[in-house]
Amino acid sequence: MRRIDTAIADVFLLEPRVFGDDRGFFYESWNHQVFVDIGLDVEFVQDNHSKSQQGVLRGLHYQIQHPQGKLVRVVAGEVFDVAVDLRKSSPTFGKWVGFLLSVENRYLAWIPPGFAHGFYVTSESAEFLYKATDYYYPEHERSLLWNDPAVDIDWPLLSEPQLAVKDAQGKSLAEAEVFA
Ligand SMILES: Cc1cn([C@H]2C[C@H](O)[C@@H](COP(=O)(O)OP(=O)(O)O[C@H]3O[C@@H](C)C(=O)[C@@H](O)[C@H]3O)O2)c(=O)[nH]c1=O
Repeated sequence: MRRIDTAIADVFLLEPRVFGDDRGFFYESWNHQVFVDIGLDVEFVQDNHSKSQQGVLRGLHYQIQHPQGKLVRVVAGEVFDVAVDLRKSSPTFGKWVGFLLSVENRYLAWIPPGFAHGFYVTSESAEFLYKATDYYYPEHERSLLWNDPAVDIDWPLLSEPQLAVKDAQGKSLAEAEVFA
């Protein structure tokens, strides 16, 4: 695994070593020791899988209690994936990073607890897999508004995105509950 740092210190990409042969390919998509070696001793408790069509934007989600760290990847298609730092005490509070995750680059992205997370589907459809360090608590889930000018995410939009009602009604950074 090669670690690729981003503009936010705690968010990074991992490029796995993919072994191809005439049968197909193999790679390790999660290895606890590798994470320990790069300084993160995390325990995952839930795996999720979603499929979305082109133009869908999911997010930006976080849990205000039981914040989740997420290890995300794409196994079909391509998405523009975004993390927003919601830790008030962080020097990068309110800042975002975005990267393309695709079946071609096979990047994994680490989104730490304390971040809002979302993605926009740029391919015809995309399948998105992620591991989470805490369970889903819908009562603690919050949605940060995807197009809040105060955050100013440069989404690679093809047209008006397709959103869930809860995400269309997301809260701006100024109104949102954030972390200490
Ligand atoms: C997230 C989640 C949803 N669900 C259910 C609730 C709902 O009926 C249905 C769809 O849920 P949502 O609309 O919240 O799915 P979705 O918009 O895909 O939510 C996800 O978005 C991305 C960006 C994230 O970062 C994730 O943590 C998660 O919040 O699935 C679970 O049962 N367990 C879960 O962990």
